[in-house]
Amino acid sequence: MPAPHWPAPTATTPVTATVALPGSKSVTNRALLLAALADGPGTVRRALRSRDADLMATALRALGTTLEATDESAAGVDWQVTPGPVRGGASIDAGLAGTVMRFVPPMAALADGPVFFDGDPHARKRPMGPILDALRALGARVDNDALPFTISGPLTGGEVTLDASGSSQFVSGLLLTAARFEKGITIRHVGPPVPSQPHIEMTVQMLRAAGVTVDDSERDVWRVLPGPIAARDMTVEPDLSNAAPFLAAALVTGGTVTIPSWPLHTTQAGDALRGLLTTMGATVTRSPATGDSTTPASPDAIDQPGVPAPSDTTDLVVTGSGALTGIDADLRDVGELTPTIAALAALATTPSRIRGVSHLRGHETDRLAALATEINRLGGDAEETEDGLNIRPRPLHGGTFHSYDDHRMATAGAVIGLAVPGVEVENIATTAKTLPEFVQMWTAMLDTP
Ligand SMILES: O=C(O)C1=C[C@@H](OP(=O)(O)O)[C@@H](O)[C@H](O)C1
Ligand SMILES: C=C(OP(=O)(O)O)C(=O)O
Repeated sequence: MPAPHWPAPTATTPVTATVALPGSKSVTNRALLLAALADGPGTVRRALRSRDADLMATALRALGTTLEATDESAAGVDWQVTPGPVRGGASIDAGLAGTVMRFVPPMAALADGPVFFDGDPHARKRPMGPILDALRALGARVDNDALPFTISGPLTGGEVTLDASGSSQFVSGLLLTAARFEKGITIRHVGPPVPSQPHIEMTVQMLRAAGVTVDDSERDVWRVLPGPIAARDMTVEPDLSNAAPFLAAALVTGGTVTIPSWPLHTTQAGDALRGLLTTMGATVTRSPATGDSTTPASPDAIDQPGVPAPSDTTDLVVTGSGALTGIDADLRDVGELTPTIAALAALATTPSRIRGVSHLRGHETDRLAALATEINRLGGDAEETEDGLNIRPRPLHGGTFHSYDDHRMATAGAVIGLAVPGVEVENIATTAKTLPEFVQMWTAMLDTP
């Protein structure tokens, strides 16, 4: 029997809360994979525990990596990771995780036998063609152009041209394992612009921190030299994209939300919230770190990407003025923020235009269609465009907000529910993809006196 819909709480007063976020999905899954490919045992501290992160851990174990949880708390899990020879014969469940379906196959092509990949029903619809073609061009055999597929090595590496306009993860996936290919890799992108550049920068920075030589000096070309990936001690930053719905609550209610341990320098897409929320009417400030329990404190972590030292973080404080204005924004680089920005736009007093995000049709669901449908179902005025959404002010009413098994759709429904009585989010449990504690954290935020 499906779980009952979740009655999204309506805020009756301005929220005033501090919300500590667990680790970044994107940093966690890169760190785990790099640790599994490294030249010795390493650690990944304060890693996210969520469906996507657990799928990555399970996939790496199936390929011969030993992962041992040495400490676990609300701040995350500390993994001791011991690489092993990459083992064939495995069956990998990618769930609906882009990071598993795009990052793990290049590693699987190093295995001593074939590796089978499948995922959720919708995962079979997510674009995979360009990365699977690239793996073929580099020497692997792959028997399909989407999930499910079986991949077999050996793979020698070398030069490859692909169209990564559908997902930056095609580039990141190849780069992460490339130092282990006999010839390394040269990737050339040809096609419309590659989205989510900060995520590629995250990949490049984390590789360099592990001693890998990466040349990204030419636009749309990435070169990785063959060589070892150094074993390290990494600490994961809080997930700034998952800060989005909580910070949005400050704007919707005219309140204040503080996120501790916000890195001063980061490649996370969520950092763009500072500018986006300011444009929509918020005041965004940084205040000295409170030294809360989520502040990464690993002394050898300084200057390593994904590893802010305590002095490299501040509290981020977002205060809503009560006024919520629309936005005209190109979100190509930060597409995963779109559902929250669209939810705010649906509550804004002036029109919004979101551009540059046609690749969102290949995310957990077709997010452009899903957002337009669900906002309009509540009486709103949202229209899909070729590469985004136009959203105009119109009073909303209660009703069911469908999540389409998409964590960020579910949290967008929660944001709208703050201002609109009677919103019920279908399948709120899908937030477990990256934030299993979402409902408790949302309730605690609203209950803070
Ligand atoms: O590499 C990553 O960790 C991610 C890259 C982006 O993918 P796309 O480039 O497919 O949007 C982003 O939207 C996704 O949530 C995480
Ligand atoms: C697009 C997203 O996820 P994935 O890593 O599955 O692509 C997302 O989290 O918004």
